[in-house]
Amino acid sequence: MGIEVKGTLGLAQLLAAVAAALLLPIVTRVGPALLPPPEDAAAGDDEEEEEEESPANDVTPTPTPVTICWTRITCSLSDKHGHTVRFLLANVSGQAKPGSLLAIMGPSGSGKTTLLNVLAGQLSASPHLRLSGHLHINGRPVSTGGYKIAYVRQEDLFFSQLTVRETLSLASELQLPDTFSPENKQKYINDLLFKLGLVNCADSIVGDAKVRGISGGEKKRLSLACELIASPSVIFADEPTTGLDAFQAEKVMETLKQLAEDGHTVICTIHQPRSSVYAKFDDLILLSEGLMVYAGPAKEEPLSYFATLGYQCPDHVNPAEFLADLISIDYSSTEGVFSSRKRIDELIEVFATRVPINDCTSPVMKLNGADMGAKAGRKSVVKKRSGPQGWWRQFRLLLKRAWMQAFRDGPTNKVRARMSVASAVIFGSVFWRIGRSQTSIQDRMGLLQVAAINTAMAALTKTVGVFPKERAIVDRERAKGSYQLGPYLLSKLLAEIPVSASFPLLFGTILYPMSRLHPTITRFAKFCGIVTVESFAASAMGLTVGAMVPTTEAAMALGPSLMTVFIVFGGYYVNSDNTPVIFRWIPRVSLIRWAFQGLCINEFTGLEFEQKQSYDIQTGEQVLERLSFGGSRIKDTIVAQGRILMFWYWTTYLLLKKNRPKYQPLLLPPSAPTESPATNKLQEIRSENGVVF
Ligand SMILES: Nc1ncnc2c1ncn2[C@@H]1O[C@H](COP(=O)(O)OP(=O)(O)OP(=O)(O)O)[C@@H](O)[C@H]1O
Repeated sequence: MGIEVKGTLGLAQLLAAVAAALLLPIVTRVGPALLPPPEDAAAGDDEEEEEEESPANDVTPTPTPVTICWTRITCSLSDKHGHTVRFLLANVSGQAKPGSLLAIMGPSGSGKTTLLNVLAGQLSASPHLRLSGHLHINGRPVSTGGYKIAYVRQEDLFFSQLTVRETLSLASELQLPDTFSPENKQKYINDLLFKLGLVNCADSIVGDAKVRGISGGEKKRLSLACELIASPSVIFADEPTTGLDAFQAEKVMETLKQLAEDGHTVICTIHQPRSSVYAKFDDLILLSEGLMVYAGPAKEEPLSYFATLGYQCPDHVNPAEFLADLISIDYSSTEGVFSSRKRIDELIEVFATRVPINDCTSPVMKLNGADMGAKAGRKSVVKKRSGPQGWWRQFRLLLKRAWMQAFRDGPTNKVRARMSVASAVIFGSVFWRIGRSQTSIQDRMGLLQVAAINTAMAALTKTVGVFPKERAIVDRERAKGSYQLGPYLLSKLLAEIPVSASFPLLFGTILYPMSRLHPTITRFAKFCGIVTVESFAASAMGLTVGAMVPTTEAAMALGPSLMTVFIVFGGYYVNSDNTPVIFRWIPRVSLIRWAFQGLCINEFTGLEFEQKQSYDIQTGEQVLERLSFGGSRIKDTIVAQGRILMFWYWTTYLLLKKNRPKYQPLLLPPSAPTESPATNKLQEIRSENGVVF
């Protein structure tokens, strides 16, 4: 795979250099090693050596029963002086059992997602957060999750051009151990497609905002399927029905219920489900402003419980709606706020005084995990790295995926092709058939600068528009230990070469003859080669920008601003000899400058101009001298661009490596539990002046 631009200087050498740079770590064993994530590393040698039960011979394995029990989970937010300003969760306790579906309900901002993240060991670390409490798995303490989980997040992220089956196949190749035979993998995928109701859309592409693909509900079930590949014991789903219509929401919840019946421990957050969805819950936790209003069996029990407190659910009312209204603050009027807050405070206090804190280490809790309890507690500290073991195997799989994504993305490629043709025609018309007069010198320089800017901007904006989203997928996959960064970045670079090279080539092929630049085939080929390499360097810079900032919007703002600096020092506006000393380094790292310099050398060398006055410029070499480009070669400019490309790739690599998600550690609670912790906490918080709660 690669491009062939005959006569293009050093392109093959450049690519070889990039490949060598990315491969170097394997050869020298420095850089991206197959290290397990920090929590794995902390797991200790015993657990490290112990393999999670492999589903290699059992195509649809039964999950290891896992009971999660948590007590006194408190998460507080502090200001920059370290003073607690808010409690996101206060003394929350509960348990989730294998074979049951636990729903965490509550109004918006009540702490549902925070609790789910804490239980999954995936609460994003922040210096302003403090997290404490006890979390036990089958009676054994776990500080930061560590058990084998699936986490289905609110946002479904996929490579849009892959079909459902391809997405699952690649996920299985990346996650399942090599001991799994291809036939078993195929059967495993087919079983998952069937189990999650994805058979009918198995060969449809996932799609995105540009190309319609599968429905929202199907995407959610595909997310679940991808998570289920590793055969997790616990499934967390954050608002799995949000954004779905009633039918799709029902189907997703049916799937979760089925998974619970299959022996998984399923925990989901949900806003206000319809009654048929509510009927599927086995257990329920009601949260209001981070405090527990109810925790226990679902269905009729919560209604009976609140009826004893004087809050009767009217006939023919959706129980979920009744409960949601009961624990929500009514902001419609001042009296409404006062009375609803009073009601919720009472409910919190009553629940805290009536219900004892569960003992997570009790023998009963251990028994919930059946015979395998203790074993699962130990074995559940899993080796996340169960994916393909070989670097080359990862590279091959990722190359295939990157190629399918780049090659099949018809709408994006069409837009890029149209933009290349349109800009080439516009610039070709403006600079139509440049002659050899003295004034043509300025035109040539202007055209070459415009060509360099246009090529770089097109590549940069395309990359920054796409990469932040792809990075989110890659972060998730890497968090599961599916692959390393080296094969990912190299596969991306190689897979995108043919598609990305075609646009600058198209641009050059139209512009060059229209403007009648130096009319030889070799010069034309070199022109195309220079802009193509520049396009790769600009894409690499786009990757760095995308890896640096959290969103596409931020990348879109930062990328072009950064490029503007490189344009100013691109060799046309400021002569490098006149650049102030403190800015001298900028032209050296400006890909626009090197592209412009290369294009100028290619164009002006050997060119003669019409001379009317004795002081007129006679040769192209004189022009190059005036631009301070005299004496340098095209080869040097290509090497410089290659170095810039490598620099941006390495920076991207380091940024992605450094920016892997960090999770908040779970600390032990400050003191022994009191009789009614939530009440105490509530009073403590209410009595603190200025504390928002
Ligand atoms: N890292 C954080 N820093 C500051 N505030 C936070 C942080 N994480 C959560 N919060 C705040 O904690 C509260 C609870 O957030 P959470 O996302 O858990 O609520 P939720 O019940 O899931 O809401 P929704 O249903 O709207 O998603 C919110 O007010 C949120 O702004």
